[in-house]
Amino acid sequence: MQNAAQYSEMAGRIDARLLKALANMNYTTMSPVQQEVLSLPSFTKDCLVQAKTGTGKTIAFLLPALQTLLTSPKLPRGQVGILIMAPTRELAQQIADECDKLTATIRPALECHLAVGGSNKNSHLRRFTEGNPTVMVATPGRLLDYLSDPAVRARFTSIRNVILDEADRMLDQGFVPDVMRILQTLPSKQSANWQGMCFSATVPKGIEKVVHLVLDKDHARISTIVEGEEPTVNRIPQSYLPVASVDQVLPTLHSLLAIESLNNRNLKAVVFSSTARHAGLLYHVFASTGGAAPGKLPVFQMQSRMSQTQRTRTVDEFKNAERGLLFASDVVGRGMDFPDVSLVVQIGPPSESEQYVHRVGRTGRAGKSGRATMIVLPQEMRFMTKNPSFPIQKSALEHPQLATFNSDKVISSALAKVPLQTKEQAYIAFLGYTNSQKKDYGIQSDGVVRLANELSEAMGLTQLPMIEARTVGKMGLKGVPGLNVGTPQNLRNPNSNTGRNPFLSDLKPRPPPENNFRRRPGPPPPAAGSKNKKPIDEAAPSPSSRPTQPKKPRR
Ligand SMILES: Nc1ncnc2c1ncn2[C@@H]1O[C@H](COP(=O)(O)OP(=O)(O)OP(=O)(O)O)[C@@H](O)[C@H]1O
Repeated sequence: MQNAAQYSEMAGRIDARLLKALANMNYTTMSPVQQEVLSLPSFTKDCLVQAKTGTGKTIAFLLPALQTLLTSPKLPRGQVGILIMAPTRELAQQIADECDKLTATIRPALECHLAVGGSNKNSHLRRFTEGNPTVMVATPGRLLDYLSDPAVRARFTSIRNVILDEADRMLDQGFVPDVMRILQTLPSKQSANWQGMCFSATVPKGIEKVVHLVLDKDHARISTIVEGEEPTVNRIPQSYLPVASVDQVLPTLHSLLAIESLNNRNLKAVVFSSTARHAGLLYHVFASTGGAAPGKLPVFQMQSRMSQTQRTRTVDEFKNAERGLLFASDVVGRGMDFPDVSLVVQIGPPSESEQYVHRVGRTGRAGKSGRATMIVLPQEMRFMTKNPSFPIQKSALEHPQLATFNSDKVISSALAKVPLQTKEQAYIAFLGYTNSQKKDYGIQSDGVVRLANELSEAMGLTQLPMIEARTVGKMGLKGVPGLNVGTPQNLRNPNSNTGRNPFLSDLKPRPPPENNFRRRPGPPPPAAGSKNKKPIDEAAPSPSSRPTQPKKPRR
């Protein structure tokens, strides 16, 4: 193990303006991943880099890329030299912000542009084509959109760096078709000789089949994770808290947060749900309980069903919050740096093991301490046996400690205030998600429906939410007993005799709840590094789910 190197020792190897900016950011000591990357024989070498969450990978790719840019022949005006791709809008924004800080001392200012969904494309594009964009940070969908314009494509002919943050995600089945199309639009690696860099905290085996899209054959491979060591940060004790049934999940979460907030007045926690709709439900519940008594913490929500304006505002607020509870879906599961999060709670395990590492990694960042707990149903216990390398211990919390907060009552009265539509949407999302996990849970379709119906009851619904027959069909649950299947027609007219369902008798007319299973349009994905079993709405929203009122552009 090398001794931690100081940035001041890099004078001569790194441009003085970048060193000055690092000092202004209070980054004096290199993190291990920064030290390893900066120790490569050349800053221009292609590399695949793995390092634990929250250990400064952003600076580890920005610094060599910017250094190369500043020292190699000047880019023609208006040409993008560095292209960084990331899976979510918020992460792209965060990277762009870090880039701005790192280049703050450079004159004339080095422009970093952002191309992400949910923003005003036209005004961004105008500023892009009229400006001098040197760095571009983008999510793949919006970048492809940009690149369909020949004037934009012309700005990428001198590209020097292509960087994939969260590389395993960017190269999995969900994103790789877009990434491939983007790369086909850019000058080829051979002709332009651009440098490829791939960074992530998780590098699953399958990635080797696809990294060649971005990296040359003799790329450097760096890992700061010792072989045999778990991929999560050692400083984060991890536990699981078993519950016997669905109705116990929310009361247990309430008690857990109450205990935590009693121990730490400034509790700052992220609570992950596996669907956007469930995160929304939790937000409503805990907003009405005052953020889990006795702490009375402010509550936030962050999920892909919110407008971009709300998402952006929440990220800013939670980044700056001293204390609070963020109920989130996996839209902030990777990469997001919320300072001083001391606790991560997961409501059930994620669909992919790698995602567990990333969720846990929202705490214990930049050398700070943190803890992670997962509330698990009996069906979800398999996650622990499937992932023996994760150091997850059974929680020391026992029923008597959990029972002191009157949580059953608190939760049921909070649930009574949650809008019916929120509960219905949470039910349908839960049904779809559980159905996608049934193999891992070791249950059949009837077991899926049973679990979902337990949720319906636990939420205090007197009738099962109605699901469109089409949605049931898409889920492959046609004919499974216990569902309240309706058609758009009888949803509009509850007294219609056509296809009447016994559950329908006194339902008020209501438009069918939006389902959570919209897939992204486009061709079927080619083979890639990992199975992409994620709930579809988290990663890259389909154009139809983009807000109609785009947020005011920030850059
Ligand atoms: N050299 C440094 N000294 C002090 N703090 C640093 C240094 N480098 C980065 N940081 C801080 O560490 C935190 C984590 O950095 P970053 O977000 O880049 O981590 P990461 O490794 O990319 O995490 P993830 O895997 O979750 O994406 C940030 O708050 C960042 O400001």
